Amino acid sequence: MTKPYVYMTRKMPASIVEKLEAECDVGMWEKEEEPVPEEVLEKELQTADALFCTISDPVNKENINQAENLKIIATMAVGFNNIDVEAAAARNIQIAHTPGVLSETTADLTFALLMAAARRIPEGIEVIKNNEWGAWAPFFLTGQDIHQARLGIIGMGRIGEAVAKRGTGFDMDIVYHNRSRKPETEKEIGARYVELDELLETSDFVCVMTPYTNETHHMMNREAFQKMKNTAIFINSSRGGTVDEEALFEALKNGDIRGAGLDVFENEPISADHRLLSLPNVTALPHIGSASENTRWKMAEMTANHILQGLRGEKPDHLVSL
Ligand SMILES: NC(=O)c1ccc[n+]([C@@H]2O[C@H](COP(=O)([O-])OP(=O)(O)OC[C@H]3O[C@@H](n4cnc5c(N)ncnc54)[C@H](O)[C@@H]3O)[C@@H](O)[C@H]2O)c1
Ligand SMILES: O=C(O)[C@H](O)CO
Repeated sequence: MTKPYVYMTRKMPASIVEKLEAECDVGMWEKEEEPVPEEVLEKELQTADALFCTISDPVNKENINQAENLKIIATMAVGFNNIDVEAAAARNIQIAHTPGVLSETTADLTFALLMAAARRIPEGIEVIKNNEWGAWAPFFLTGQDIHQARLGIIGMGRIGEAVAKRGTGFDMDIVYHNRSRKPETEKEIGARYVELDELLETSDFVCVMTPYTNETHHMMNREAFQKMKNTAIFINSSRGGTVDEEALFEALKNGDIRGAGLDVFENEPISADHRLLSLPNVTALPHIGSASENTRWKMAEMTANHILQGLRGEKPDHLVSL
């Protein structure tokens, strides 16, 4: 009997490939740091039974409609905004993702970003590297306090909660805005539900942790930044598309807000001449929220398991539900 064919859009460690090879024929884009070209993906999808993909692969309606044998798309990520889920559902193609396994790691990075932006750590590093460190000065590189400040989380899901828990360790006052109220979380973390405007107007740190959807597209726009305190810091490690980057640039440049910590951008990778990077009050990272060795291994193994489950006719552990 012929084996099902799995296409992997990125070079993966041998043990992950071998796990799949035990039951499947495997094709793989052999580069780790370069996404598969769209025309290669399109061609592979015409014969693949399963796709192992990442956040940088646009799995769109046209590709899906030509994928005659495709049974499952498994993405090595929790966010699946790169996949046309309606088109897949219309053709009974399953979509699996990796929720939960990366929440704590992503929350660690989000909090690191918050702390780095608040205490101006990248600016301090630059001062030393550039030999600009002079005598101790009373107001040199003064930043914002984290302890006892108000942390406003937009999107109190798995990662939002994990960020909030870290905030409690710093004695922060946690407020959140979410699709629905979460009484259990309120009790456990001591967080308070507020309307979006109150969150924006009163928080010292505003952290976006929603998925990227039509509803959250440019949720952080000019009006939203203008509602924030001019001492507040904006943190985004969700998806770049939740933010109008032009509006963020203006808000930072005009002093409407104090600073920003960003792990994600509307078009990734950004180039060094991106306008936001010209501002000293921007702490920018290259989308490394879930990038601990442990977590990335777990995500890869989980994705391979989802593919095997789907191809065996079993229900994958973590299906995206519409
Ligand atoms: N930077 C990174 O490397 C990285 C890593 C992991 C996840 N992410 C991003 O983080 C997102 C969240 O992941 P998660 O596992 O916490 O997801 P989740 O589904 O557990 O949480 C998302 C929360 O956002 C809320 N939400 C959705 N739309 C909203 C809206 N319009 N207004 C207010 N709240 C809204 C939902 O109710 C939910 O509670 C992912 O979708 C992904 O885009 C980024
Ligand atoms: O959505 C995700 O999982 C991240 O962006 C990558 O880990």
